Amino acid sequence: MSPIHLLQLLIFSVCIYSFSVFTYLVFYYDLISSVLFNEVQSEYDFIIVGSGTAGSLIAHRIAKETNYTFIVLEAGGRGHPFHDIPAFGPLLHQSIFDWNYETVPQENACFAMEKAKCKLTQGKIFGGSSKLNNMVHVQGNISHYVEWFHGKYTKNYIEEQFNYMKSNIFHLSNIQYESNLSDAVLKAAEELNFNLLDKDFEIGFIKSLVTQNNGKRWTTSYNLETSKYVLTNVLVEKLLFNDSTCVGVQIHSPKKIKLFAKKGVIVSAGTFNSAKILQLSGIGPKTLLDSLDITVRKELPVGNNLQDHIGTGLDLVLFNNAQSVQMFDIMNPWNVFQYFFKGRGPLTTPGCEVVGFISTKNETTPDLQFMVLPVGISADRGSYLRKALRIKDSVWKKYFSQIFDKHSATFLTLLLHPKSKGEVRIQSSDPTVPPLIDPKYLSHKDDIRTIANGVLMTRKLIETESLKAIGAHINNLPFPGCENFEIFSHLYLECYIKHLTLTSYHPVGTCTMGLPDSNKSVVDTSFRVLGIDNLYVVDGSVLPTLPSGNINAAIAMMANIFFENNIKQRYSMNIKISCDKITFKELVQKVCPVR
Ligand SMILES: Cc1cc2nc3c(=O)[nH]c(=O)nc-3n(C[C@H](O)[C@H](O)[C@H](O)COP(=O)(O)OP(=O)(O)OC[C@H]3O[C@@H](n4cnc5c(N)ncnc54)[C@H](O)[C@@H]3O)c2cc1C
Repeated sequence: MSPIHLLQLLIFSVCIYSFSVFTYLVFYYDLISSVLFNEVQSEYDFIIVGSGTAGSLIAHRIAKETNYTFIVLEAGGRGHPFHDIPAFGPLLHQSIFDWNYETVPQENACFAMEKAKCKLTQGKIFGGSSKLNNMVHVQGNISHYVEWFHGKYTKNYIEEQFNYMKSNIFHLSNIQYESNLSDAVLKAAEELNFNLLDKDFEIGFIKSLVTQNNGKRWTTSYNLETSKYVLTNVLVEKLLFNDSTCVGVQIHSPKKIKLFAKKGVIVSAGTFNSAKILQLSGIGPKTLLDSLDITVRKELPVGNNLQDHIGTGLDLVLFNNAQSVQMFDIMNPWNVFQYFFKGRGPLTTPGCEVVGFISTKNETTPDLQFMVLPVGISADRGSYLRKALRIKDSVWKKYFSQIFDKHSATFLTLLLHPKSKGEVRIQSSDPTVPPLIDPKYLSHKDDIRTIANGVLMTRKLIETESLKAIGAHINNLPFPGCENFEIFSHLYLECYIKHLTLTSYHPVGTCTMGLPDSNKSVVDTSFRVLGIDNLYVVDGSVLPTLPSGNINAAIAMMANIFFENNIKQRYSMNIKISCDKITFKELVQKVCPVR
């Protein structure tokens, strides 16, 4: 490493270290205050486990539109407003606000990572994974939603719900800061005859729409009054039952207590942890539960059908000049001023500036998504991002550190509808032990073929006049481990994808929604866990398949549909019944509609 790169590494490392110390201080302050000041009732109408995208949305609507009592139990801490600066998002990966999960060693993937394990970042913080995500908002193809509910809701109904969420829940905005690359990529796409889109699920390219409010990260948790409804740093161990009815939850820490729910427990702990909580509670595959001496309450395929959007493409594109934010731009006082006072500038960057959807089979629906980021992981000289992905030393030295003299960009090629499916299994009845996560990435050959076609499409994009004009060229350095293959041949691409396998952190499917008589279903199309009363799962885990794009909007949509049809409807019915015996006081308090 040259002296200048060494100096850069030193400066970046000091900054990142300082941020980590700050993060720890915030965490411990919050932990101590929550242990000292958290007040709990022993019984509520509803208990919501997890304050992520789904849990917070449901909680917000219950608080705003009903008189039901409820509590949200969140294993992570509250974080700090500095953690909401979009450009700092990646710094929370691998922090105390990340569950720090990883895959088991993969047979066909993740070879460039230590022990062939890919990192599986998931938020352990009030707001869940959306506090760590890239904020890209993609609605995806509505027909998937109709399929998930087996036709129970029409396309029109889903569209109405999205419109409702756009007007009443989401804060969406165009990106507030973009590099030269954005326009060049759109022009390149046009050169290749792709459409420029104004909707996100057709074939073509579009600048990212992001979940930001005035340049700041926005998540569904911002709608919720935290101090009143959320207990942070509370790890739910398992569910409590009376025969086949779920009656509450057992909390493991900060102290062992039981909380009860009269009307229902809503598990919104995310794709890995919802499966874990159900399995710890005796709902899951019998052989697994028997092997851990957990009494089987209901045999269901909990933990199966794990799917994820994976792909490749880190630092695949190089430039002689910087296209975008440099690490030092983040510290520039003018940029800090712009962020805090105008909600603009490099600190608002979500990373991904352009998304593209293509079909490798010439169909009208996409099978691949591109996410274009104007920086690569070599930009921080190995001080952080490399560690967050656990890239092996040898790979770093032979590949990423060889391009320090250039400026890299990332054209992530992501498989939208993988055929490979994996599983999540608890390995102990101790709730503090992480589950074994085996996504079986690339176990289906078709998945490799589709991603390889995407990499070839990236090469075509880079060869367009528009991208050549800004100095883009493909990184032709053979990837370590694949040197024996002719570069960009099919064998080379297969090797490259198996080595540099990247997840976009979109796991779904472990508590699959489906028809009650299917042996694949865990919840029915009303989100009820099959065979158990008063227990619902609502989060990414219920999605039976992946949507055609980033999944946060789809998860929010599921939560919205759950609220509308399970809670709001029930509440309206109760109000109607009680309003038949209306009192003057209720009329004054507007509990009942005026007749
Ligand atoms: C790094 C990253 C980048 C991403 N980028 C994008 C993007 O750009 N666009 C997009 O659309 N999607 C993106 N996603 C995906 C999206 O953000 C998530 O899929 C979504 O937020 C998941 O919502 P959820 O409600 O299912 O779970 P989560 O948001 O993960 O919420 C689960 C919550 O439950 C809590 N919990 C878990 N177990 C327990 C327990 N035992 N007791 C108490 N609490 C518990 C967790 O701490 C967490 O807060 C990204 C995800 C990640 C991780």
